[in-house]
Amino acid sequence: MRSDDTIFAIASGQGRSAVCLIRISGTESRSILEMMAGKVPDPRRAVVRTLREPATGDPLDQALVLWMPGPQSFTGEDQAELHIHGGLATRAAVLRVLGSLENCRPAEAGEFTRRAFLNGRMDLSQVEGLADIIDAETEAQRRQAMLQLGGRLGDASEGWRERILQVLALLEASLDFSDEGDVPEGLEADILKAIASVHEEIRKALANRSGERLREGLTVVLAGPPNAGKSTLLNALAQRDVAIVSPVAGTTRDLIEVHCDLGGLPVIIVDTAGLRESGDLIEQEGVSRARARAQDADLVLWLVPPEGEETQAPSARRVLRIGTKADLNQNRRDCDLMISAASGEGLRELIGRLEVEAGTLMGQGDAIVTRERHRRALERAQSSLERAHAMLAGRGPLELAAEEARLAARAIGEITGRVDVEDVLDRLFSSFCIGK
Ligand SMILES: Nc1nc2c(ncn2[C@@H]2O[C@H](COP(=O)(O)OP(=O)(O)OP(=O)(O)O)[C@@H](O)[C@H]2O)c(=O)[nH]1
Ligand SMILES: [K+]
Ligand SMILES: [Mg+2]
Repeated sequence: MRSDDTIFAIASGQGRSAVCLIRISGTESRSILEMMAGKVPDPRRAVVRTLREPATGDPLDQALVLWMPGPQSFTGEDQAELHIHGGLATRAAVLRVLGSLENCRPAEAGEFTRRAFLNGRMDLSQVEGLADIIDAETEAQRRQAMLQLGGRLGDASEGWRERILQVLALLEASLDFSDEGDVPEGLEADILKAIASVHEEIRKALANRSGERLREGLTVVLAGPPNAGKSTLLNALAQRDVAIVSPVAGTTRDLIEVHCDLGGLPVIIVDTAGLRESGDLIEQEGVSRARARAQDADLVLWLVPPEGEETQAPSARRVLRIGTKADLNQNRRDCDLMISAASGEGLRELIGRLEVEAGTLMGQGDAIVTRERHRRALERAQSSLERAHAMLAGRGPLELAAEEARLAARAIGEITGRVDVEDVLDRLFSSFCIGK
């Protein structure tokens, strides 16, 4: 793979469609347009052209063609777009011609965005925001991703990094100019204050975990004894027939997950095997999976049926007791809510409760930290800031305090990619789809 190749890819999804968008980026973009579409149109003006096979002049398709010269393009390079008809044969013919041209090859996953990053068109946190926009399934996820693409995390972390670099500059100046290797009196207090204030802002950002939850979705596990009505409730919430329902106790064995949109918030609802002692090996495995999933869940709905003896709810972060089959028996031991999937009673209230729970745990996209990667970088920065602070306050060696400040700035720099981060890049871009 050469980074100076001209790359091309379908950007509009696979399979037959009305229109298919082919993106081209790199130095050959202009000559490709000349060869296939005749005259190059004015920059950023869509024109209709007949695309032709360069060798024979045979027509390939009628297309809408765009010319977007760098550096004012998405990738920062010369780019062209061909909006062709989306028939499978038309796609194949145009891709075949592009692939046969010299220095021109299909793009790798995420390569357009990688070039945009390398050409300084966006920082790494914005790249992640872009990936999140493409993956966003709910309104709140979309909003959070837009804020990140707009640079909210990038701006915050660049601000912190700048302030740490100022601290570093002061420390190095002290190292150069003081004989005792000491920071001058008044300056030391200023430096300590600056470190403490950056540390406090990062601490607040880390304390808010709603950003990561919003990206990943809130997990709600349906648990209870066999025949409590778990699968029936899952089907009612999903509004389709996802899980098998039957009067046979022990029907569900595997975990069944459904992604729902509750008031714009992403919630993953998990149906599980009924909890009971069982001699059946497969059911035992189902029960242990159910317990494990309940333990990791953000919320467990513990379903209590009218019949049968009371079973112990699994240990979980948060549990709501839901009495099921309210149509059969209204008298139930202390439940948070009564529902009947048969009559529909209580379902609307339950969904309301779930929306409130989700809203409390996920906020409405006010978090800055949205990924484990950001969290780890900021935590490393925090440790370095704490060590730098302790060393200065305890009159430890200035060189070491300066080194810790440098490490803190570096850790924060990884968020936007303002430092050397090849390994981070490979992991990130390989998760992108081709054509992005
Ligand atoms: N009357 C009434 N019956 C219900 C209701 N909800 C579920 N049932 C019945 O209860 C039985 C068990 O329902 P399931 O949804 O399979 O129960 P489950 O908890 O998934 O059971 P397992 O997967 O075996 O643990 C089925 O016969 C359902 O039709 C309800 O609200 N009212
Ligand atoms: K059942
Ligand atoms: Mg079931």
